[in-house]
Amino acid sequence: MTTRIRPSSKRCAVIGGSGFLGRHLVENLLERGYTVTVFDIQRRYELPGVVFHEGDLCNKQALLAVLQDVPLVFHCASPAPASDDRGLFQRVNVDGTRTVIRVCQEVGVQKLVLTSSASVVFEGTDIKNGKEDLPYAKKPIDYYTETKIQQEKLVLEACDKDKGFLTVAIRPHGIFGPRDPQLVPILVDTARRGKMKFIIGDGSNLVDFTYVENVVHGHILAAEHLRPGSALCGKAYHITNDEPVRFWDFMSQVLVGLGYDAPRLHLPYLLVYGIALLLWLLAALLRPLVRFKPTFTPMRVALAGTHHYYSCTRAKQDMGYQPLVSLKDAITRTVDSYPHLRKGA
Ligand SMILES: NC(=O)C1=CN([C@@H]2O[C@H](COP(=O)(O)OP(=O)(O)OC[C@H]3O[C@@H](n4cnc5c(N)ncnc54)[C@H](O)[C@@H]3O)[C@@H](O)[C@H]2O)C=CC1
Ligand SMILES: CC(C)CCC[C@@H](C)[C@H]1CC[C@H]2C3=C(CC[C@]12C)[C@@]1(C)CCC(=O)C[C@@H]1CC3
Repeated sequence: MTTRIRPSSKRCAVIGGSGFLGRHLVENLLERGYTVTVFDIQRRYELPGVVFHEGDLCNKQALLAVLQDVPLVFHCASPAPASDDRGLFQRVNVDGTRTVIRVCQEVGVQKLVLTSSASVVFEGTDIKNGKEDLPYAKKPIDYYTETKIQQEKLVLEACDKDKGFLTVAIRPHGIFGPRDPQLVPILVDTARRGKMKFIIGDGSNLVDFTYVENVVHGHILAAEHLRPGSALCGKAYHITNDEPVRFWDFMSQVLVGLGYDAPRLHLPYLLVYGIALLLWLLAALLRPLVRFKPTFTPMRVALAGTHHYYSCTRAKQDMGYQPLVSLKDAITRTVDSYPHLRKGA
């Protein structure tokens, strides 16, 4: 059993705290006795004990005002991967993260915990039990991933024990749970449009889907174990449910739980990937004239048809991480949290 390390001060800021993961993180931090400040471009909720600041993390002055006297900062802001907007990803994930680091250093923040992504090593081909020492993707599957790589490098390289500025990156994968705006809503929308009939590939590919509370737990453990002498400084950590599951079994369980049919017919992976690539190119070419967003993007097809699961052994060893909620319970809780997405609702 690992001893729980109490931070000297329980004040923290969550950049991106209005988002799906951010809000779960804020709620959990409050339960654990932290005082929380949220910085986000939008305010989506009110919570007693939380101070909100609406602002863009690219705005140095706005950040300077908010991060004064804050010893611990969680940075979990990012544009949504589906936006596929190269300029926006560069501005927020790379330039904005540089600003976050500079401000943290200027005002004397002691710890910065970044939400990175396990996808920083994913190139669209199989990853089985991937460890953190896998090289960054040389050909990232999209702009989002490209900028998440640069963001992670910036944060980890900024770690400086001598100056008392400690950084760590958490790499979750396939986060799901109540209020997730991506996975379940996109899945249900695809099913409602009658497009969820096919399994891409043979359906045996194993993937990590990670319950949001486990991801939050990993973030807080990392913050609490990040100390000048600890192994965590300047390192990345996979946080998963530690229960790789067949991609299509997971999708089917969610769909059936919500009253929809599970996909049954198989389509060859390369065929679907080729079509998705063509549609993506067409959408990019026609963008000045018409805007259409294909459901099956090359990125989604790659994620749906390959193995991509990761080892969280390093997190277990260095911070005593263990998932708190099993995949079975997590799916039940998630399905129950979306009554409005049930078939016929
Ligand atoms: N959802 C997933 O499956 C995974 C997510 N991640 C990472 O987790 C983090 C959180 O993701 P989610 O909660 O799913 O996304 P989300 O879209 O729900 O939350 C992101 C938040 O960042 C805020 N934000 C965006 N641009 C901003 C800016 N310029 N200034 C201030 N705030 C800004 C948004 O308003 C939003 O509230 C992101 O860094 C994402 O890359 C990593 C792996 C998997
Ligand atoms: C239409 C169907 C074939 C697929 C529907 C589900 C997908 C929307 C999701 C399945 C895997 C998810 C995933 C992410 C977003 C939502 C999915 C594509 C991420 C790209 C989110 C950001 C990350 O950092 C990595 C995630 C990997 C898994």
